Amino acid sequence: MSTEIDVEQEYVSMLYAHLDGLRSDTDTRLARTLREASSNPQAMTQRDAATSHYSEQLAHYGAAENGLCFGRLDFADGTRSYIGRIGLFDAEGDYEPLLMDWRAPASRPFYLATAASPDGVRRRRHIRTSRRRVTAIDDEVLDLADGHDSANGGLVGEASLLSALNATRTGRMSDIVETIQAEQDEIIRSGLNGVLVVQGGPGTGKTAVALHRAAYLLFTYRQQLSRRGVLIVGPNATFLKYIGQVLPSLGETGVLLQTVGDLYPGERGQRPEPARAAEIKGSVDMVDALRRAVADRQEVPLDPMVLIVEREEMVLDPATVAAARGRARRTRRTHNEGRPVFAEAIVAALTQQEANRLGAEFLDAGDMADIRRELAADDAVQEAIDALWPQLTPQEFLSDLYASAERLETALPDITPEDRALLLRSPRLGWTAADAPLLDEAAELLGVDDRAERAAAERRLRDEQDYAQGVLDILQMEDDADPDILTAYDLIDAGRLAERHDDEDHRTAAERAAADRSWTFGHVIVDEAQELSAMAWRVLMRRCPTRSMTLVGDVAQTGDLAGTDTWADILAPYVEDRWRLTELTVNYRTPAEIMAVAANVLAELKTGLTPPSSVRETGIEPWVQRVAEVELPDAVADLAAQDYPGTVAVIVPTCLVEDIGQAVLTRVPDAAVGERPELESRVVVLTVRQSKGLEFDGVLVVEPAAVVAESERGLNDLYVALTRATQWVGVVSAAEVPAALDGLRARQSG
Ligand SMILES: Nc1ncnc2c1ncn2[C@@H]1O[C@H](COP(=O)(O)OP(=O)(O)OP(=O)(O)O)[C@@H](O)[C@H]1O
Repeated sequence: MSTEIDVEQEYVSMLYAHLDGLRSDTDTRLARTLREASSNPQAMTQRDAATSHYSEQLAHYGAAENGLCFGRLDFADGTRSYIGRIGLFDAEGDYEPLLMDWRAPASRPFYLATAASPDGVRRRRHIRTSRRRVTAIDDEVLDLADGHDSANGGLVGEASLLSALNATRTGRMSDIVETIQAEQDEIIRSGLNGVLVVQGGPGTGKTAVALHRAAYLLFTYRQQLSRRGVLIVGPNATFLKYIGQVLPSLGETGVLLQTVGDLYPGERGQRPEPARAAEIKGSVDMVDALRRAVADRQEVPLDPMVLIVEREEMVLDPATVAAARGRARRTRRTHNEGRPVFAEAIVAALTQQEANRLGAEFLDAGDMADIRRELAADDAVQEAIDALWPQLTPQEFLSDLYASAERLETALPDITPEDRALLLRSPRLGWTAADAPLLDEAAELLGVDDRAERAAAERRLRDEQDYAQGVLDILQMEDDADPDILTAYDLIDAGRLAERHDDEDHRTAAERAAADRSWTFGHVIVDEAQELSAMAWRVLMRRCPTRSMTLVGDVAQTGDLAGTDTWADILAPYVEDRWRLTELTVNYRTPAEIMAVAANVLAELKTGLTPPSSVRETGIEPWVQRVAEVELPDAVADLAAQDYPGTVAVIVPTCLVEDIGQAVLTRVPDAAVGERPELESRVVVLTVRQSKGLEFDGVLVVEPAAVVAESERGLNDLYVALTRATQWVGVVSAAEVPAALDGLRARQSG
């Protein structure tokens, strides 16, 4: 007698056979396209488009291989449908759906239907598979006579969910399509327009929801979004690596993942710096500071400047320079765009000086023009202009600012000398994350004098048109043989053919966007959005003028001093109060025993936020082990070296990261320690900042009092550290533990 598993196995095998068929068809088409040789430009463009289309499709099918089908809905009217990672149709029959894409509207009841509101669903079945084999089935019957949300607290697919949550962690986040919960589904499928804020405590699935929302939006609004692309901003490179697999596993590769430090194209802001320095750089006061710093680069000399032009002395006096500067500033152009106006005024003044020397009455307009041209080309004149109003890149401008105590004082007169000293640095040092928004702001203020580039582009286009004309002429000669045949001329002219070449940029929207500061995205998603500074928000708002954005975060977890503790504050300057707030309330990561301790810390933070309720208990109470200060590193190393199942994070205050890291490495040589620790290692040593957004099976929190003391937001940091674990938490401490941890059970050493 065949079991239900056998029945499902048969169906699932049929789906895989279908998938294999699609793959091999696409493979054949791709191979055929690649073999096509053509010198015709139009055919070549088509060939390239077809190649990338087929390659994309193959990637899409490849991504669906694991867990192709994971659900089935049986409806009260006797029909049923299967839910999976992609949609499959019966091309031979009536184009009947064989498998519904999880993002399609028809799949919604799989995530939303409850006994109280079954939406026509009689039974929801979770089909668990390993490779292509069906391993288990979990059924929920929903049309019980007097439906009510049963004892499971409204969880959908509880058995599959708990099995996913109890699995040991690998250091890489996985997708949750099989077990998305109703409150998460609402957010994932929320409309594209406007700003949506998702506030949720630790482990409520904010990151998971943000990533699935990106996949959903790209599926539903593909036309709109594939051209402009979607940007996801995360807190640091380690985190981006941690989440990097999720979207490809959902078949989406066109999303740009960046940290704030990457936001300025071509630069990587990753050098560490003191928290206070980042706070100053993140403040909105930097907008005026940078304006002052730019104005400071438009100089008027205190004394007359003497220039040697053609062995003659010429003088640029302060009043002349001031007048030229006033003229350029009055145009209200950006610094670099205003420079030609300044230069022209200086050259005009020098021309007049020269004319006076030679005797103006003897010179006609032609002579004056010659003098002007010669002066404009003179090295000494150019040098003077460069010194008084230099052409500046954002990088040069910011490096010069950081390198000079005087410039910093002019730009930031209202902060303390100690704070200014924090910004002073050698131009050779690399950029920090907080510098990226300043580079972008500087680029706005400096502007680009792109006249030379535009002229070059026009020249290029003319050359391409000439070339295209040549191509068409040759085709025309060939076509001359038969006047009835439609010629290339009938279809396209040289201008359009050349433009088509120009469009022929085979990079994806994400790749082009990464290289282009003026790129605007179709949608922007920000994770850990509470951490972003006012200056970072300015960049993101410039990159997303339509304000189609999803911001996920938790204002109780803010660690950056430039971050926020209210959503309204960051959004008011851009959208006033026109934004939607949704909340996630269930913690899928942290077991109830740990959350109870973390909730004490949250209460001390006085945010007014309610701790999320955990879906699981593990029976393992968090513990504390007290040790003498000198023994702390070794005690932590001993604990980290124990044979726990799964991954362990050792979360330490920044002041101890070196010592503890060294001690752990001596006991666990393959532990991951350092700026960018490898999360797939079994033991990882991290600061709280590095652990943001991540999770591990077990967590050792070292010296919590120092975590709290280290920052104005130290309690928030402790809250983050305590909520990284999926199974157990231990605290190791030499000092008294903070009051919120008073109740922890003591663990005996040894
Ligand atoms: N519906 C779900 N099904 C299965 N796993 C889930 C579900 N929702 C969340 N999870 C899991 O719970 C864990 C926490 O999710 P996630 O990291 O997205 O939470 P978060 O709200 O971003 O947390 P934090 O603010 O603490 O960084 C992850 O392992 C995620 O895969």
